[in-house]
Amino acid sequence: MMTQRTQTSSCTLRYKQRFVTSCRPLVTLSSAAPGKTTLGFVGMGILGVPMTLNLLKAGYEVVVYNRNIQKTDPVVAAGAQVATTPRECAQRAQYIFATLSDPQAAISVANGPDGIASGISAGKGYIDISTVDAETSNIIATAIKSTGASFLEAPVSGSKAPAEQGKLIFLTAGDEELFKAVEGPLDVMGKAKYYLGGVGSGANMKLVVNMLNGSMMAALAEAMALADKSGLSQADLLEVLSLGAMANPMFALKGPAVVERSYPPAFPLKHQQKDLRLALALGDSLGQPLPVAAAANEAYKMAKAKGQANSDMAAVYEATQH
Ligand SMILES: NC(=O)C1=CN([C@@H]2O[C@H](COP(=O)(O)OP(=O)(O)OC[C@H]3O[C@@H](n4cnc5c(N)ncnc54)[C@H](OP(=O)(O)O)[C@@H]3O)[C@@H](O)[C@H]2O)C=CC1
Ligand SMILES: O=CC(=O)O
Repeated sequence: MMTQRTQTSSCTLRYKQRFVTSCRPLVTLSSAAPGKTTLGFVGMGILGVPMTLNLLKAGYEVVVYNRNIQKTDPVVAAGAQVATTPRECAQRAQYIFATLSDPQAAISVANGPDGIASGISAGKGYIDISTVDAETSNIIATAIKSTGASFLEAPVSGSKAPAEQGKLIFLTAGDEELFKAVEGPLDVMGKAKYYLGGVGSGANMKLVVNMLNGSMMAALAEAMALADKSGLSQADLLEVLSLGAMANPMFALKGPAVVERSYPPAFPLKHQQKDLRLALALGDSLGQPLPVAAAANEAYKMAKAKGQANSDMAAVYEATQH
């Protein structure tokens, strides 16, 4: 049986006091329950498909939209219905989730012609799971809330396997009543959920986490390149790391891909580079020096230039090879 451990951070309580009045919705939201609530899901990518499959398995009705309609096939086979535009998805569902590539895609789906904002209305909610910056999230929140609907940003920590296993970690912010209304679906898709406060807090937390993720992977790639150049076995290096204080699940997962130089995408390299780019912009805006992340970003840019954009992020190793 799927494990659904749920925790709410202690900072939730701190922020609750601060945002409870500013985020009061115009219309009371009802709790999303299987068999009673139609959910929408936009973006049938690496994350969107397994997340939707888990919602269907839990008994929710789900209406999906994807720009390339063929990518809806696996969820349609499991019982999902298809909308022809994000607007239709928002009209047919009460709570609409989306997981899209980047800020441009997220704004286009939410605010563009036939976008979510043109179909959503009071009593409904939009939950954007895409990893974007706080500015993008605020642009989307403004458009959604101008319709009377509610908005929650909910980027996730976790990759393809946690999405399949319902073990993602939600980093949410925005309308707290919407967070409460969609606790059921969030618990189906994740093992933990945090409500972090006003719009932007979830986006910033995700960027901080992924800045570290990207820097760690780039550092591992360099260590593995140096080991190899020194005539050492990369597999031996991974074993040594696994036994000491630097052991971590990410090295254990991505290290073998580097040894094999085989990078089937779980977290596409282009998305990791986008996250570093957005984290660096956040650092710039706050006057926070980020020299390690800046160097890591260059490594991902080099790997992209070597044709690895759609490979897994572990392909940053290719930037070390000349
Ligand atoms: N994969 C992972 O491990 C994780 C990813 N994330 C984040 O989640 C988000 C989604 O990731 P992932 O599922 O891997 O990404 P994918 O690249 O697999 O999927 C991206 C989705 O965005 C859609 N899309 C892109 N541009 C547009 C557009 N202009 N209009 C409409 N739809 C568009 C794609 O549609 P189409 O199929 O038509 O191209 C596709 O459905 C990203 O922000 C990523 O950074 C966060 C945590 C983990
Ligand atoms: O965003 C990627 C992840 O693994 O988390």
